[in-house]
Amino acid sequence: MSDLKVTIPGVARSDEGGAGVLAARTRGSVHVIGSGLLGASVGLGLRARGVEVTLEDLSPTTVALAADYGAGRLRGADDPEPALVVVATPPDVTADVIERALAAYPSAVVTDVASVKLAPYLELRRRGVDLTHYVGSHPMAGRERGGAFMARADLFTARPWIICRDEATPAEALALVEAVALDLGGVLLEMTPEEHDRSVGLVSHLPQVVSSLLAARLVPAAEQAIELAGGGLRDTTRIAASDPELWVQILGANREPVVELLDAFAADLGAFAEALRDPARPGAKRRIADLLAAGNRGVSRIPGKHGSSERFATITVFVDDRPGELARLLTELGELGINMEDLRLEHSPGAQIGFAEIAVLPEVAERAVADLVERGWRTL
Ligand SMILES: NC(=O)c1ccc[n+]([C@@H]2O[C@H](COP(=O)([O-])OP(=O)(O)OC[C@H]3O[C@@H](n4cnc5c(N)ncnc54)[C@H](O)[C@@H]3O)[C@@H](O)[C@H]2O)c1
Ligand SMILES: O=C(O)C(=O)C[C@]1(C(=O)O)C=C[C@@H](O)C=C1
Repeated sequence: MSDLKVTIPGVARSDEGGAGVLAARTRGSVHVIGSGLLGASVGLGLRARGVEVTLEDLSPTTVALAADYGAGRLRGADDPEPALVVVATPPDVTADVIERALAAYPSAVVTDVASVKLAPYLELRRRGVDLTHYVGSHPMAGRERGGAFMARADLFTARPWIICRDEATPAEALALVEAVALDLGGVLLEMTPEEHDRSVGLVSHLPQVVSSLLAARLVPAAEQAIELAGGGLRDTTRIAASDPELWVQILGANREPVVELLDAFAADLGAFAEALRDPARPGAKRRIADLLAAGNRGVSRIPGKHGSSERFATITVFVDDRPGELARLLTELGELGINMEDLRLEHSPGAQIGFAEIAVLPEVAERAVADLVERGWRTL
């Protein structure tokens, strides 16, 4: 795997934009094709930065809803070409829509947010499409339900945003896609499409299958058992509520890495069941403990997994439940030169306050707290 370049978002502030409006890095207007969860979230986030956004969708209802929620406006016949087109359609039509966007807006840069990067790229190459103005991308942020109704302006805040470019990508095209990702609060990472698909196979696609199959075990279960469900089951099954149609496309487009991962996982399950079948057998208890301990080591590697990361220290800052407060905190962290490794937000139900749990390198945690307190922030 190549060296990954990582950029943590800083937030620029504009005095011209009026109170609470943050200056955008994005130059020019952005046209979003596919105005569901991802597309409308991109629109909402960019509109909050004052970027002009136009919207398109196969479904007139979806595009109207996205516009009603404030994600942008419909494109007019006289609108000039956008600077950037964001394709946020389902994976199986992504290559078609990218090809059409490149033809319809020849001076624009085109990006997409599909969950798989290799299949659309290879398909476009196979068709001989000139990809000079195309830069693939994928924000590692989403929700288990799609649709404009579920969109959120802060969906991408502090989430990894992978960019797949090649040697032919012009610097200006790359800069524009990066500007949008940073304006939306994403943390930039560069990968090849192959590296991307292998990586998300492990951290996104395998978990989806495991979660779905686990939740499927509940279907025939007795009501009395289901009633006992607690945090453990909830934590491991949230994404089982995801849209099967979207996931058939994602998994189908990344089948090789996923099947390999599933075979390895099935072997682990088999080994576990074998050891548990006769725990009195010499070595069986150790086998079970080893497999569970490997899980401890694995979970501690998940960046920002609350309370379990050994790499980072967490500082907790009180954030008033007012528009712009979180952005102000992120701006000030940037000004203080503190890199935010992860961010988790907690809201106290009914209280006008939230808590931002910010993961930072342990060596800067003390200074970060002192500097924030000096600037008037309250910390735990
Ligand atoms: N849902 C997630 O958590 C998530 C996260 C990251 C990336 N993605 C990727 O983002 C993309 C969109 O996913 P979503 O969750 O927003 O789905 P969604 O169903 O909420 O939105 C997709 C929209 O695209 C529209 N559409 C379909 N074909 C179209 C076409 N040819 N032209 C114009 N519009 C068209 C649909 O009408 C729909 O409104 C997918 O490629 C998905 O892999 C999803
Ligand atoms: O958190 C969720 O609900 C998601 O579905 C997010 C998630 C993920 O697996 O992390 C799912 C698929 C996308 O391609 C990117 C992000």
